[in-house]
Amino acid sequence: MAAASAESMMKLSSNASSTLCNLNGSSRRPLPPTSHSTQRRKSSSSTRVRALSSSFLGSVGLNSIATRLSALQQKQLRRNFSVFAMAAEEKRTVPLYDYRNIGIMAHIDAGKTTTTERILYYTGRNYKIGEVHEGTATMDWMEQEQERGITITSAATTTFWNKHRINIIDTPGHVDFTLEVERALRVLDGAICLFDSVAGVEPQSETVWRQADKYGVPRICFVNKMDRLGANFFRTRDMIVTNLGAKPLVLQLPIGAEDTFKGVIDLVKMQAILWSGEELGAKFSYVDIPADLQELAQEYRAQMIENIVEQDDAAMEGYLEGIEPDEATIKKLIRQGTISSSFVPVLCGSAFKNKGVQPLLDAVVDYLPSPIDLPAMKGTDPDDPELIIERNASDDEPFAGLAFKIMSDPFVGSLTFVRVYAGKLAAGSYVLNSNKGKKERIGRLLEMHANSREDIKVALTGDIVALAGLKDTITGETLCDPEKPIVLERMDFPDPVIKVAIEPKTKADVDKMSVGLIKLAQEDPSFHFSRDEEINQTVIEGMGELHLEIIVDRLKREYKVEANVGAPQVNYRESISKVTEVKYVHKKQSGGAGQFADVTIRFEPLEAGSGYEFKSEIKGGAVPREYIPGVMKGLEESMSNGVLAGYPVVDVRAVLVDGSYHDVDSSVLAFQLAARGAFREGIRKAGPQMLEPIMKVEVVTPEEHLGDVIGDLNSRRGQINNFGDKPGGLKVVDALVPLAEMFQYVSTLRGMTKGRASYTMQLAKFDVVPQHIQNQLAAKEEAVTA
Ligand SMILES: Nc1nc2c(ncn2[C@@H]2O[C@H](COP(=O)(O)OP(=O)(O)OP(=O)(O)O)[C@@H](O)[C@H]2O)c(=O)[nH]1
Repeated sequence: MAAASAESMMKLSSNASSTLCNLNGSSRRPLPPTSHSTQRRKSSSSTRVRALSSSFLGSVGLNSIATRLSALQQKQLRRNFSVFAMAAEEKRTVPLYDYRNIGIMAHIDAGKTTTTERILYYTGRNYKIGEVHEGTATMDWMEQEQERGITITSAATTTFWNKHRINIIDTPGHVDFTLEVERALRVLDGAICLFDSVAGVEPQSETVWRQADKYGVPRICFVNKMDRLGANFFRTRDMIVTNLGAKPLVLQLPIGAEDTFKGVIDLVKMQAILWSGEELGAKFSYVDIPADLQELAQEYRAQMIENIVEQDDAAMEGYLEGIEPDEATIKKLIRQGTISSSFVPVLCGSAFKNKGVQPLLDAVVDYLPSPIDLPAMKGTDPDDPELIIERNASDDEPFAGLAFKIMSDPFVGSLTFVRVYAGKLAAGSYVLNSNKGKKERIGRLLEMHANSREDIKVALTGDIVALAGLKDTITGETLCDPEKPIVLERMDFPDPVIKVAIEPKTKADVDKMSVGLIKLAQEDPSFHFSRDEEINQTVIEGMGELHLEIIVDRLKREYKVEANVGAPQVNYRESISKVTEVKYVHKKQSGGAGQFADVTIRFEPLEAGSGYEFKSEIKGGAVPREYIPGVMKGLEESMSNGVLAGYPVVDVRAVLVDGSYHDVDSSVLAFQLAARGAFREGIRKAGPQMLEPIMKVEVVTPEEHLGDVIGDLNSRRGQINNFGDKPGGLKVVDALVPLAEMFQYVSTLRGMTKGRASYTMQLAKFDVVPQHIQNQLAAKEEAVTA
């Protein structure tokens, strides 16, 4: 690698980028160069088209082809792999029903990392507590995480509580790293949802809550920071109803609040738990409920019982006859209702003041599911994507696991995190990557503890392990027993919404940058990059300014690349507004063999978020089967390069309705070119329009700056949706604002409010760009390609 020439590295980079784009569906449209760029040439459409075509294969609408190919490959491969050493014999020490695979999720700064650090301490994993504000948290091990006090990557760790094995994934709260949350949720069995008791349910909590709903992850809530000024447990409980539409089941009540917060009332045991100090490892004891809280405790206990008896007919009958269930039955019913997501248990405490974490761990064990409490994992047969296969959570089943994260590692190259859903996995064995039809050898198996690790011989069902030495597997792919292949459902990756041009400062940085970008893109499917050789430009794309800032920072620190970075730009999309049908004949007779292809294609607008679909309605061989891949290829190439300003075209179905061919002059290439022509004509007639990302922005500001904040949002094409009050006399403004208007908002807001306001934003939708801005963007595109 080190000896590779700049040219070859760039080729590698370009190819790798295509491959990554292929997986991620990224655009390769060039940006205007950074100020340091010297070359600005007309971008040859062939280079773009080549890259663009690969970017669309497999990512949109062509899954059937991809699956067919991999099925064939797999058959071949299985024939070749006669010996698959699945000699996993290690004995299970913790029964599967004592496993808890959990995540901790919340809005930024709610205290996820602080809580995880306490969990590690109380479970005996750590000898001392690392504090986020001191930059010593175990789980925030990246330099940038420690400097900024935020979590960027999700880290995995394993610990034990009351003989239960708890695998924990700590996830970031910042919306730019939403992919980390998504992939963690995909492999978790349960989650702790943390709230800051002062702020209550914040926007990012709503987002992660919806993500958890999508994957059906049972959860419990922990109302943290009960020691803070303005802490209010009951308001947060109400917000769980109003903002999340969930049914809270209060299991604890706080004793005191703010600086008088002393402990909690356990409504299951009907006892108070008091901590005798705030120090690390403070002792706690069960005592009688204080007299002044008796009545409140009775009221909430009655509510709890009323809710849980709905889980069971016998319990309900008893309850109606005035018999209260005993403690074991109460716990059983809470567990049942939590796992079926009938309600969410709510607990409280202060992680920072070391109060409430031990009962939270008890609740994880008591109420969150083990792998066997959940339905069997579903997947499909690689040879027949229509055929659903199930794998039960059992060591005796054939091995099936999902790769959910790739992390580059200074010692072993790269680590692939895998959740084992069924069977066993042994170090030194071979498994099948059923998405690619490729075998992978398991070099080392590691149990991770944040950034340190322990070698193990065998991973069992329910484990989350890191594998060293995998060559071809990327995030979201299935590893399985080659004799019993299965493809597990993949996870969703968000498409990048912003991009910047990036240019190495020196020639020496060129090679290093290519290597760095490839590795970073392997780790993070929400980060894409592309290279346009014609205009000598690399573009990186991500989920927000912070995301790309961290990428550039990592390039600098981990790959020693100094780079100039251009201004951030929006990743626009193009779509159509009406149905059109076009006939296009590609005919050429120059010298040798002629070219002939005739297609009639109907373009239909699809719902937002549908991507691109292709359908053939050809009857009677008007276009012979062997030429249809040519039509598909021509369309895919074109879809990446819209007719208005060269952005990717989305939410379109192309239907091949008719056509004709010539016995001698027709070919796959001729049909490819005909499809391209039909696309250009068809999309122009189908009311093309540009779409832009619209962000949901929430600003929290002191009242005196409210007018300025609103005026400024209006000037950014913002649409103000709501005003409200926040504790501490603060005002909250909800608005929808185009992302294009939000760059550097952080510094404007800081200046306008003397640093007293804060904001969060997340993608709400894509919407049509106003016509005058579409015209400006189209003019810019013309200038670049002129
Ligand atoms: N007063 C008080 N502060 C807390 C508590 N828990 C966490 N904090 C503080 O809140 C800040 C954020 O805590 P983190 O644990 O980093 O929060 P996080 O949710 O992991 O943050 P991200 O990973 O960046 O999303 C830190 O300064 C913590 O010391 C608590 O119970 N009480």
